[in-house]
Amino acid sequence: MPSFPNTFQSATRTHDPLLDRLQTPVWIFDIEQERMHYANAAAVRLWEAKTPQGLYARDFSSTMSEATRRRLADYLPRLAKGEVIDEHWSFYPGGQAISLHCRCSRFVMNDGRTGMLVEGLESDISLDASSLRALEAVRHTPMMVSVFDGQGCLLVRNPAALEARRDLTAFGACFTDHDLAEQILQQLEGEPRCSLEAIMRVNDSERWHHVDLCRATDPKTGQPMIVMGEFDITSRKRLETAQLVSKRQLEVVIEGLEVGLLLEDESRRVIVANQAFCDIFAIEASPETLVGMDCREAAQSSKAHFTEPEGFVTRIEELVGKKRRQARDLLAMADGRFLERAYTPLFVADQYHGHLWVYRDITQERRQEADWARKASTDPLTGLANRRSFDDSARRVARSVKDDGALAALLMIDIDRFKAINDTLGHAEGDKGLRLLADTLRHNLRESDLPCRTGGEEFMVIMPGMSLENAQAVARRLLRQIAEATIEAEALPFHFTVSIGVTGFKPTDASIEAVTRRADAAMYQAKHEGRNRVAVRW
Ligand SMILES: Nc1nc2c(ncn2[C@@H]2O[C@H](COP(=O)(O)OP(=O)(O)OP(=O)(O)O)[C@@H](O)[C@H]2O)c(=O)[nH]1
Repeated sequence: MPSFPNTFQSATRTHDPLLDRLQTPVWIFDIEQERMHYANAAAVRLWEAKTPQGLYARDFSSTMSEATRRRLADYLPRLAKGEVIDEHWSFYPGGQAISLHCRCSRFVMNDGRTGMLVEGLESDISLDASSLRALEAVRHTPMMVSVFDGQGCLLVRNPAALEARRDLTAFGACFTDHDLAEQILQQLEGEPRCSLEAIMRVNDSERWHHVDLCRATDPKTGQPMIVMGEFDITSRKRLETAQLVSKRQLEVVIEGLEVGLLLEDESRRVIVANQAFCDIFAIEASPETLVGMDCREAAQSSKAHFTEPEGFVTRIEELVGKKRRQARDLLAMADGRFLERAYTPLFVADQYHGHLWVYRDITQERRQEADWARKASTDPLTGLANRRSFDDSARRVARSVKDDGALAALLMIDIDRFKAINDTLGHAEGDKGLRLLADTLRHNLRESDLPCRTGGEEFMVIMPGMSLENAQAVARRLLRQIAEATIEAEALPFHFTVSIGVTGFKPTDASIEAVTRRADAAMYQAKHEGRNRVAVRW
């Protein structure tokens, strides 16, 4: 600590003729209050004040930069410990830079606080304007710059580095991974520079930094030194991690999907495909190996999978060419499968970035639907068309009769005394009779005729293109065939007869009910006339 006479300490701001005769500027700065506490005549001149009092009254807080404030804050604990800091400073009292080598030491203020006694020495390095600017740049850059000696002890750091790491001064302590710090020190013995991204200690927290290191020579001692530049990349690292997580999440979703996915870029190269896609097209290679593949060529080589190979390729070209919102189509495959395909173009900020194909094997669904449709229109006991199906077909035939003048006939068939069969032989035997009647109809009618079970023991046959006369002939033949058939029952084989009402569809019929009413009336006529016969109504 520099020694000053006690009298000087007690009368700090009094005019001291001896100090005023010095050509060297000497001043005391109160770092905490940012005020000049004392200045000799040379310092008053340096700071371009008219009187010492004018200088003491000056409020430095309004002109002091943040970088200077941080630099002085760094000094304070060091001065308090008794350190003498020799550093180069640039001052701008009148706007013009004055460059001085300053020797700064502790001065105990009247109230016991630490002040800074500055001896403004001639600069031992003559810095030109660009070097001065470079020094200023290092001071003001948000990049953290620290200089260590060969053993990793801090020599100097800029305000940004000081702000980030007030208490840590050793090279190794800056890193969370001490071994990594050691490795870098060793590495720098062999290599002039290195860069890395590492988790660094910053005050009370840990942050990701990009760190540039280079080996240099201390201009003062000629000893090796290490210059470390750092900047914070924590937010970028967090973003990268978040991106990796969402990418992985997306991959898991894509892998887990049962639909086949193929994402193409705007130049029609594969970006992503999943296992389900490979399974659908029997591709043995893993989905990853498809990445980068030309999709035009792939479409050509896989078109043989489809019943309409050229249509498959043309439709792709058409959809990709139009780039409409979304489109779905159905593809029939040569092996009998059906695929539903969805096309979705990808637009980001109105820019086209390729498209997504989603392939779904809907073969099972279609079979199921067909099965349901068949069940919904079929009578489960006899396998014949049911009432609903009868209504649909009868309406269609009635329309063609009305619109095209086509012929069509309708038979209504009812088992005679069926109740008695049920009552004597049992319901199960009665069912055999119903099935026999159904089989007789199924095997003795034309392909175009539609036999239906429209009620308990009531059957109808729609006969498109059939005249009334021919329908009667068919009805008589059926009557005979049924009467001659024998049903193998548990107890005894049995026979039954039917009564058949015959009518024709008329263009003047207002509804199918009109036709069925006539057939019904004809059938009841046959019943009344003694059963086991055919009656006609027109
Ligand atoms: N076994 C069986 N019987 C049925 C079924 N649906 C209706 N029946 C029976 O068919 C019989 C119809 O009897 P009725 O309407 O009285 O007529 P019928 O005995 O055939 O006499 P007619 O028609 O006048 O010759 C009833 O006993 C019903 O229970 C079925 O699915 N299985």
